[in-house]
Amino acid sequence: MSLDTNLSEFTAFDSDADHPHEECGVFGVWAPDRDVARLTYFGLRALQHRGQESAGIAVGDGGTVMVRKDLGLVSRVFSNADIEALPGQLAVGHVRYGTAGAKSWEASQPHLSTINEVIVALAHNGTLVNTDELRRQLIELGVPFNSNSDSEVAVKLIGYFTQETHHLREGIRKTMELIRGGYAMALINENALYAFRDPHGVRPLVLGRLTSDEGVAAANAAAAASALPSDAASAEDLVGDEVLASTAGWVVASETCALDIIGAEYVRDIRPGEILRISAEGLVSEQGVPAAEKTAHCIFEQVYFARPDSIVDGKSMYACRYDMGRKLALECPVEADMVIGTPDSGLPSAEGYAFESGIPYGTGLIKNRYVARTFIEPTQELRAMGVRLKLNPLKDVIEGKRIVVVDDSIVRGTTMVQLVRMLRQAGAKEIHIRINCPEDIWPCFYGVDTGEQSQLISATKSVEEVCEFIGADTLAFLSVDALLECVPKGGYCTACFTGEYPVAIPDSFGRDKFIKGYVPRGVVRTAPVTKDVLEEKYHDHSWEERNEA
Ligand SMILES: O=P(O)(O)OC[C@H]1O[C@H](OP(=O)(O)OP(=O)(O)O)[C@H](O)[C@@H]1O
Ligand SMILES: NC(=O)CC[C@H](N)C(=O)O
Ligand code: SF4
Ligand SMILES: [Mg+2]
Repeated sequence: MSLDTNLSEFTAFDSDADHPHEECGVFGVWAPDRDVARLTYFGLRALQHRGQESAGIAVGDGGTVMVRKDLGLVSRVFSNADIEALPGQLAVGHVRYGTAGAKSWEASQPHLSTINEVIVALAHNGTLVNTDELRRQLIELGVPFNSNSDSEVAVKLIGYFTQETHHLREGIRKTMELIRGGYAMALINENALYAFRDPHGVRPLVLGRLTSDEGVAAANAAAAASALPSDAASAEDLVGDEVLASTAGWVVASETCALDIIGAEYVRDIRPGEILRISAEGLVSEQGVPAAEKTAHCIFEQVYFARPDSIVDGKSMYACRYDMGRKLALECPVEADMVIGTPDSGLPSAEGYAFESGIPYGTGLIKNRYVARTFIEPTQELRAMGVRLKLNPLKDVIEGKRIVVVDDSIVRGTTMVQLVRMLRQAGAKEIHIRINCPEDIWPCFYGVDTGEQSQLISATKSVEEVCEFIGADTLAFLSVDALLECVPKGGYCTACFTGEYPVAIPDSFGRDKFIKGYVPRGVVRTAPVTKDVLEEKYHDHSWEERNEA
């Protein structure tokens, strides 16, 4: 490439990048005495790795809801003046990498819905698999749409049902009964924050608590007098007067790293199917829809998406990845002189591999810290430069050595093809690739844009063929069983490795995404959403009647 290449091309984000697209990051805060827009800004900075396409913050100030959002990174979208122009008592924020709908301002989040007097703003992580017919029916009922995003269908449904029942919680519940797929959502109106999660808990969402110094002192004194439970694990355990006295606010976020950055303490996860309401009246939890028999948390969070310092069930992502590396060394050993990791996500597992194998760990690749995670160039020529732009081998460390290179995943193979070539040029004697997850064979429908099945390199090539394609000496992947042993106990979605989809995907949604002849489990030929389903749901008050009785 010549030096006079238009450098402005380097600043573009490619929507059809060869890497797995990230998910989205969701943040919500209710804290009447704090600068909620600023807290949200910092929460979103901590979640930036989950989406770099657009960023947005909506605040509620007791009277109305205001939104500011734009395409680009959080730091580019918001200036100090923008944050100061968003006063309020509560807020939701979002960083997006779109999985449904265009990469446009209109599809960026939070999505606002204004139907009559109901104004709500929604932040969504996940993908809904059945929104086409629901959108059509809403349009027929006169509800306007600004984008083709699945998330906008959800917020418009919530607005539509809320204006009838005058209960936002009811609008959310009716919507949860209709939508299918993966969703972790945070929503505000002018005075309450809601957080809710799909019945399988596919996408993550945690609850945290902000404390005030004066409140903590008062709570400590009260606790000494009244045996306050110190190991309270659930929000319900945390509504005692003493605890409320020390609570300056509540926070919900996709990952615990967003709680850490604003000094909030982790309380618990939002439960599958739960709706949490946070307002001046306190914190109220109810089961919006029944939880699925088996939870199906996305295991790719542990493999790649979540930040290493985020914690699930007491175990950091770093520790999970380290253990994956150790298992990998046991399952796929090889004789070598040095283990190196692929920055960033491959580093913890490389450390684990080195520890377990006894092969020295080394730094063989330097990452340009100014290149974002999925910063891929828009043209083929620039795309070929993508990995080089981001990673550079340390020739004096690599030269003449037999190297084990550990990375978290191979999706389309772009990274590995270029990396192996770079390492050969740097003089590596042997290159052994070890991947700390199984072969990625099936597309994701629940919030990760891995593309169609035909784009996944392992869908059409055996391990040996992939090895030859990337030019390595050997290649091996971690098994599904070993992977499951490295993460906290629980139910996981492993569909991208196994083809066992926990949430049924309507045939109309999945049909074109599979290679002919591949038969995934969990794809169903569902009856389309009935013509009058919205009307029926609109007039169905059986739940209120049951609960009033
Ligand atoms: O096979 P591919 O299509 O190339 O995708 C897989 C690669 O993409 C991700 O890295 P990414 O650069 O997105 O993020 P990271 O810096 O967190 O590793 C992942 O860690 C793999 O390295
Ligand atoms: N990655 C995500 O979670 C995307 C959320 C939503 N489906 C959108 O496309 O905006
Ligand atoms: S298919 Fe894969 S990426 Fe998608 S939710 Fe399941 S485990 Fe996560
Ligand atoms: Mg990587």
